[in-house]
Amino acid sequence: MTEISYNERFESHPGDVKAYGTDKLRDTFLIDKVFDEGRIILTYTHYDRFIAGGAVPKEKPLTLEPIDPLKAEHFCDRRELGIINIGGNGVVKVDGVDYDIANKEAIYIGMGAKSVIFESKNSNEPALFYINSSPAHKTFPTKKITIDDVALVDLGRAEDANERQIIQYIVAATTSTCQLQMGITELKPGSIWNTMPAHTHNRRMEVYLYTNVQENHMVCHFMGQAQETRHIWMSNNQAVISPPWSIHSGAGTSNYSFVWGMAGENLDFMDMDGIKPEDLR
Ligand SMILES: O=C[C@H](O)[C@@H](O)CC(=O)C(=O)O
Ligand SMILES: [Zn+2]
Repeated sequence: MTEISYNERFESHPGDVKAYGTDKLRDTFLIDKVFDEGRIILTYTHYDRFIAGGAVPKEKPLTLEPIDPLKAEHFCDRRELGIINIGGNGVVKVDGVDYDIANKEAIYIGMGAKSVIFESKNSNEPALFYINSSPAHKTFPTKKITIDDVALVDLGRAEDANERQIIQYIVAATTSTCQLQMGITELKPGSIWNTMPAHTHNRRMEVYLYTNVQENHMVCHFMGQAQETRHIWMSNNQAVISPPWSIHSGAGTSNYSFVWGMAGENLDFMDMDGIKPEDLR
C-alpha cells in the first residue's frame, strides 16, 4: 500500500443538498478516515482548495509528497500548511530542520518549503499529525506554536451545556498566514454543544475534526443553511467539511474536543454571521 493517498471532494449547491439522503450527505461532507498508521491520507476539497488529512508515522518517517491534483514539484510550491499534533510526541522536519512537535503543539509551514517529513518519537505511541493546507501567494516564516503562544477564548456557560475553551493556534494574533487559521476547541465536562449559537461565514469554508470523543459516544454535527439544517453522526477522529454557506455546530452524547481549520477571503476570526437558536430550522 502506498504511504500517501488522497481523495477529492467537489462542491455542492445548497439547493441540491436539500435533497441529499444520509449516505449522499456523508459521502459528500464526512471524512470518515483521517488517520491510518504508517500512512498519510489527504482530502482535497474544492472549497477554497482546502486540504485536510492526517499523517501517522510509525517506525518509518513519512514524506509529504505533492499529490497529483497539485501538479507541483513540491507540496508547498503554492501552498501553506498548518499541522497540529493530537497524538504522541513527534518531529516535523522542514527542509532539514527538526521541529519537535509534542501533543497539542502545532507548526505553520510557509509557502516554498521543499521537504516536509513526519516522524514519531515512539512508534508505540505514534504522533497523529492533523494537516490543513490552503493555497498561498506569499511566504511567511515557518513557525512552531506551543501552548504558551496560543490565544485563549472562553465561551459558553455550564447552564447552557456549551462551556468551552477555544485555543487559537494559527490565527492573525499568533502567526502570519495567507489564508489559513487553525485551533482546538475543548468542551468542559457536562457541556456538549459547540458553536451554539451557530454561525456561518460566507467568506470562509471550515473543516472540523472531532477528537477526544469518548468510547461509546458520538457527536451529532449539524450543517446546512440555517433554515434547512441536516445532521451527520460522527465518531472519534472523523472530520467534516463545512461549505461557506453552512452552519457547523455539534452536540455530543458527552463532552469532546475538535480541531477547526478554515481558509478563504479573510483572516478575521470574529467575522461570523450569528444565528439565533430560535431561527434554526
Ligand atoms: O469560525 C470559528 C469556528 O467555527 C470555531 O472556532 C467555533 C468554535 O470553536 C466554537 O464556537 O466552539
Ligand atoms: Zn466557523
